[in-house]
Amino acid sequence: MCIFLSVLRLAPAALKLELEEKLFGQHLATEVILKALTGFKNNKNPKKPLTLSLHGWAGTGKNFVSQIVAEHLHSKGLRSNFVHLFVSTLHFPHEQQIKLYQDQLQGWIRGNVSTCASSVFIFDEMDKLHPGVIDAIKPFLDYYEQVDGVSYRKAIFIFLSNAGGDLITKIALDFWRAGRKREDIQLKDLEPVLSVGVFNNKHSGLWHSGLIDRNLIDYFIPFLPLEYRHVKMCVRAEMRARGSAIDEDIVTRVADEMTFFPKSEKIYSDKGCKTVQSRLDFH
Ligand SMILES: Nc1ncnc2c1ncn2[C@@H]1O[C@H](COP(=O)(O)OP(=O)(O)OP(=O)(O)O)[C@@H](O)[C@H]1O
Repeated sequence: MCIFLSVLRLAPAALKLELEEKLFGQHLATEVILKALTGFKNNKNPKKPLTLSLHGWAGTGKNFVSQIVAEHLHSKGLRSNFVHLFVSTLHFPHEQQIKLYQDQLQGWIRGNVSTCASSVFIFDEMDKLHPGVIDAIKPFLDYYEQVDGVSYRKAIFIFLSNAGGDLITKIALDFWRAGRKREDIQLKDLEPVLSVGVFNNKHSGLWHSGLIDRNLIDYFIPFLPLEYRHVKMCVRAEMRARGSAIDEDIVTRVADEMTFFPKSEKIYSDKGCKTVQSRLDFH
């Protein structure tokens, strides 16, 4: 039932349209997510589950995109029984209980994939996850036909992390300082730096987990830091979502209240679009 639904549901053109309309300033993430999901969906016989690792500064759209993707795979999105969100600090808070978390996670994933092969698992705050927890799911992400009678090959795993955000920002800033357009940043400028940077980062959640050196992550997806103009776009989107008329004075006031870095140039919003909604309440 859920496989049938998910195959029917992923309409690449609709996903493309929604990402292009709603996700601001993330040309690379849009491109890679579309490519990854379309390729996976068109493959009748995937050799492993799809694993996406989303990286970037706070408030740049990682959770937002995961939500959109989830809705395109299972109609109820995050509320679907086939979409599961884990938040490190909420679900795996205590370092002493790693063994317990590993057992629970394995049982949970096994149970859910047995019920629905195309289950979606989202792990938020990977950079706050104790190294080792993710080891528990490594066998599920590998190229096995089955693990204990269950095939994981149609499942999708999405990891969200701030790890690598500094490397992405550095490259974006280099482009900006060289007078080059943000849209000219290509995946090849970022992907290698990112996979090595994340691999060597003790706090990435993937550190020494074997997921990277065994090539179990299919796509590293960079989220660029958001600029003033993107923050303004977020304010307008939020106004539209609230059914309000767009008031450019308020848009500017909200954007002006955000703080931008680096200190010298003040180009990127340090919270991305994250606090836009709450700030708008005051206007
Ligand atoms: N690139 C973007 N385009 C449109 N809206 C965005 C974008 N980035 C963030 N937003 C808005 O800001 C809110 C917060 O962003 P989101 O939770 O996706 O950030 P995040 O990258 O997951 O941050 P964190 O790393 O802190 O968890 C979103 O719900 C969305 O409304």
